Amino acid sequence: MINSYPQVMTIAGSDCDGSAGMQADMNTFFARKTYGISVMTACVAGNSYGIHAAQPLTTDFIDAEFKGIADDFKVLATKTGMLTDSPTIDVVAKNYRQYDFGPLILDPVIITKHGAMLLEQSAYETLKEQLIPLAHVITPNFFELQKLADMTINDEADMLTAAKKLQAMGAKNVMAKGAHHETDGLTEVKDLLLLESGETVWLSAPYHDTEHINGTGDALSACITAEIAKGQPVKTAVMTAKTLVNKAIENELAVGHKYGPINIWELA
Ligand SMILES: Nc1ncnc2c1ncn2[C@@H]1O[C@H](COP(=O)(O)OP(=O)(O)O)[C@@H](O)[C@H]1O
Ligand SMILES: Cc1ncc(COP(=O)(O)OP(=O)(O)O)c(N)n1
Repeated sequence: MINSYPQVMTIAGSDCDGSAGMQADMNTFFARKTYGISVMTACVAGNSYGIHAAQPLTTDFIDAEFKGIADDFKVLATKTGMLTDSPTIDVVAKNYRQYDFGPLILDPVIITKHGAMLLEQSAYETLKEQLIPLAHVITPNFFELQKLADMTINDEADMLTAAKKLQAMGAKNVMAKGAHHETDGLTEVKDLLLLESGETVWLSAPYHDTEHINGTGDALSACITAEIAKGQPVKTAVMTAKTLVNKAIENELAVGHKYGPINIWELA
């Protein structure tokens, strides 16, 4: 018997410490029983203490990666990660329009939770114009939501307003991640899902006080991508991802000496 798994794709940067970026996406795809395909956009050098250098790949090379994949595979859903700059976003959007790579889960990576900037500021508008209109689901973290919606968020009403702004830009469904980093006395983390239908779902989960939370956003969006490729509706895919990522944060993993990865085995 020949086995077959849904093929899913990540368009992302490599993070050499394995905790985030393409490596977190591919680990998550594997854990969710999907076959991961990867278009690499950049390489990042670092470790559990932080990112020390970043090197984008050329747009010609990225183009060639897309062509190779399109000629050979049937991708059922795609996610994005680190896209570095406007030329990278342009080549990604061009290829995504040219080929059928399934629904796009846009993780609009701008900043890591330890402050490393992974998207040039001059590219924010390109992201809004080129990729947000293609997004089936967009998954901004709290900082990214404020930057893309161009507003300050003080409460849940503001979060909903910002999510609606992203929908007005063309994203069908918005999974907006709430504040948690450097927030004192937190007992729960609350994200917002604004569905295409207009339905809103607040996703609450226990807050875990740990340094091992690198790659949470990547794992979350990769998990959503895998579940959508398997045929789950957006709401189910997002709820599954939220539950599994929370479990992967709770059951800590000992890797690295500072800010470690989540426990990817809990995603299975
Ligand atoms: N310390 C934590 N405890 C529980 N959940 C967390 C914690 N940190 C992040 N999360 C959850 O992980 C998911 C990814 O969020 P976040 O870390 O904000 O994304 P990003 O990695 O893009 O910055 C969200 O569902 C968020 O609520
Ligand atoms: C190459 C690369 N490195 C780091 C990240 C950030 O991952 P993300 O899950 O969005 O954020 P943290 O939870 O690690 O802060 C990335 N997307 N790509």
